[in-house]
Amino acid sequence: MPDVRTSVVESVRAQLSRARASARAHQDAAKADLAAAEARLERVRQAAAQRPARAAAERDRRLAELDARHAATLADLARRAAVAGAMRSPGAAGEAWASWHPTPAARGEPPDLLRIGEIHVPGAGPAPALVPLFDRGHVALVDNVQLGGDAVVATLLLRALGRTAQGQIEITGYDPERLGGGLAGFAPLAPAGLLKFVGPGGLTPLLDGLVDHIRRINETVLAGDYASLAEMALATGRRPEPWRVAVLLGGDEPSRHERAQLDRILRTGAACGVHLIVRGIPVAAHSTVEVVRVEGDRAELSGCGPLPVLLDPPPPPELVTATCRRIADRVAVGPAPAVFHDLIPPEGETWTEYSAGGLTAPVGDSPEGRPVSVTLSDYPPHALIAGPSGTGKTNLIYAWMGALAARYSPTELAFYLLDFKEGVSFARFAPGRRDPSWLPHVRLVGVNVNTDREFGLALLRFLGRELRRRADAAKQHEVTKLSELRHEDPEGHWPRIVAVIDEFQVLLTGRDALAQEAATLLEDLARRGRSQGIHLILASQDVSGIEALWGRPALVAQFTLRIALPKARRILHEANTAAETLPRHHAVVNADSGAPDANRIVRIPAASDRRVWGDLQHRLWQDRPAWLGAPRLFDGDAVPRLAEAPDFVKLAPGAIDPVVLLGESIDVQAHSARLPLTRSPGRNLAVLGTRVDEACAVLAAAARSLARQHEDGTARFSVACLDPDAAATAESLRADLPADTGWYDAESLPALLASLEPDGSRPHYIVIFACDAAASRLAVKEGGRSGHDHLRRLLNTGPERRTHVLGWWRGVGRLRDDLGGPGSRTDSIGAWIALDVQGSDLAGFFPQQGGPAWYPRPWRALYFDRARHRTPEVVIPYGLSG
Ligand SMILES: Nc1ncnc2c1ncn2[C@@H]1O[C@H](COP(=O)(O)OP(=O)(O)OP(=O)(O)O)[C@@H](O)[C@H]1O
Repeated sequence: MPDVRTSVVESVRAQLSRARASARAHQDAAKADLAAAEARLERVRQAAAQRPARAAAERDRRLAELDARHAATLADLARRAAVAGAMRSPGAAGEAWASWHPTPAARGEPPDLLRIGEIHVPGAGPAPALVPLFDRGHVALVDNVQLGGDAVVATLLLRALGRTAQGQIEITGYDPERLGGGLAGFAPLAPAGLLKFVGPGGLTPLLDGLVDHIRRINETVLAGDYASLAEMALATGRRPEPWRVAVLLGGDEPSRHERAQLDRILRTGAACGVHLIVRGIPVAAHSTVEVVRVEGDRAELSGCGPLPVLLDPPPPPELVTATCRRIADRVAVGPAPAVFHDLIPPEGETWTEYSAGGLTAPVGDSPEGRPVSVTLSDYPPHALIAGPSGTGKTNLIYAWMGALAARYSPTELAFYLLDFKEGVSFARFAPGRRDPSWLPHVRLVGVNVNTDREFGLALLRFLGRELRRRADAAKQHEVTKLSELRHEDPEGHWPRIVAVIDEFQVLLTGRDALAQEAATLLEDLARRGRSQGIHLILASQDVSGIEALWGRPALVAQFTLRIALPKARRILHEANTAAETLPRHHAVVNADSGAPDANRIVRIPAASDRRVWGDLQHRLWQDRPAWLGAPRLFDGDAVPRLAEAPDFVKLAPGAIDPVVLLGESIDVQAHSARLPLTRSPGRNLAVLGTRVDEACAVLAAAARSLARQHEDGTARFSVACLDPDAAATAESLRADLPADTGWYDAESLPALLASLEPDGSRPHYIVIFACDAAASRLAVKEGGRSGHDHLRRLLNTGPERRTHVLGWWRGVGRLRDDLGGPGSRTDSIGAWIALDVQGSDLAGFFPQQGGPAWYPRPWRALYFDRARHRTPEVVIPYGLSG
């Protein structure tokens, strides 16, 4: 049993022991778990303890990053604000005083904002503090410290003056308490009318005046076409009205009426260029008002929020006065003229007008800046322009021509231009050596014609013929006017013709036949030209020009368009004194014969500059129609060349009756003066006078033109040179004539004359230089007959047998002697050309008593052909150089 018990005990013991061991193991495991948990807890605790510090570090890092980004953005914004600010206040609007000078905004460019100081943002660079004034609004100054406010007013005004063209800003000061308010230095503007002061009690009229002005601008200048002057300037490039700035410096509390007017100006003034700078008068808050609160040299601007502004120092007083003085001086000289470019339509609209009903184009603009057009048509048909020398007649003509030429194509308009002044003012419209372009509308330019009145007459005759041609064409189409003719004959070339004659009185002064004929032609053209599209523009600088017309009321009455330049006299109606007070570069345009009611004051743009005109001319020239040739340029100072003469170029062998070309006729088409050598008595030529070069030039041209009409061998030429001074010309002529040309001198000439027995089989031309030099030889008789006898026989009977003498005699008396003395017949000299010979000396060779009216002048000759001329014609010899 014990064993059993023992074994039981042992078994229990064993189980207890296992149980204990197991319990211990569990305990150990639990302990280990506890320790691990505690260790974890400790770690967690430790981690938890570290977290806030890290978060704070992270936060600090992020904050620092944000700060840096913010500072960079601020700096960038400030920099950009500075750049933008500088751009919005260019030149005089923002420049520091040390380097400041006026830089007016270009036409149409807005003057923009004005700088008064610098905005200082902590931690960033400064940016300009700008105030919107021009076309934007008004400035209200609120200040306690006197000095700061003055500086702002002076700064704003000087910058405003510097950004506008001379006279484009008018300032009015209202300073009842005589604060000065920064206006004192601007006093030099007052004499030029650019600065006015109104005294105490003047506020109401000042404000009323500004309100009226705003109303006028809205009604007559903007006229519903534009919302503001700024918009108008942008669209048209023109700013017809100056800005008006009223500086109101304190005073009594404004009345109700004044408040209402102030309010109107604040609301509507900026669109009309009316601006207020108000100080010491409370104004209602308005979006157009920039409030500047000044504290010493600091300020706050309503447009910049609370950002602090450091005000610029006031402009140095000497800078203010010097600037104002300069501006006043320039304004006293006169307002800025209109611009030529404004008269020219945009490129797409070039040559788009039709002239059937008339020609209309602007010549300038009105004082309000509106273009002023003038018309040439059936009414008014012709224009008279007058003004003392230098007042701008030529310039006005250029401006008018430019405006017309850009609107009407050469099919619609043709110009004929003549200038009796010395100089070459119209030459620019013809091709020149430096500039080959020409104005395509111009058909004729006459310059340096002051001594060649014949050229004026030639133009009038030409226009007279054109008038008849048009009238005939109209009759054929059973109409009476150009507009109807163009309708009936749409394919015809019927441009309106505008003939401009500067200093036309040269043509009419003098009591000679030429003046008489010119007046008659002018009268006819003026009367009938209106319906045939031929318009005359006559200009004159002196009263005598107008007076030359005044004796011809019928003529004057046709010139219903009158243009008077400053101080022009007798061109407008007697009671019309508008031209007397006209500023420089202005004109009175009056389409009703000068009646005072029809006055229009026009500002004429500068149009004389070659470059300005050149650009337009080149453009039009490039576009000229292919059929159009260059215009004829008649330059009274130039010597024409035979080789270039159209009539010489056309000569060819084979003519039945050869013609002699003597020189250039003074006419519109550059024809040559001609002497046909028919087989009839008297077809010889005598060149008369002592001027060797001219005589040689005439004879050489005559012989060369004949040679061009004969094949070699079909005509005989003999050249006799009896004056050593003519030898060079005679020899060079001989070289150009056929090889078998005979050469004679004083010795051999008598033998030649004696030997000639013309039979008419082929022409023979005997060219004798200084025929009279052989007189003593010719006087010698041989076989009962002298050389003179042979010469006379030849002169009398030669032409019928195709033998002609072309001789030069150095005086009329000498020719007379060669012909047989004072009582001898002269009809063997059928044609003569006189150089320095008085008209009365030619009496014996001229059908009318007393000889022709001829007053010799250099390089001009008087040509008379008994067979063809009723009156002699003036000829320009061709140059000796060919
Ligand atoms: N509207 C203008 N604007 C600017 N300059 C002008 C204007 N009109 C004329 N001028 C200048 O004045 C000067 C004289 O002008 P212009 O030759 O046209 O006068 P004019 O009356 O024809 O004189 P004259 O009879 O002596 O020839 C020129 O230098 C011209 O450039």
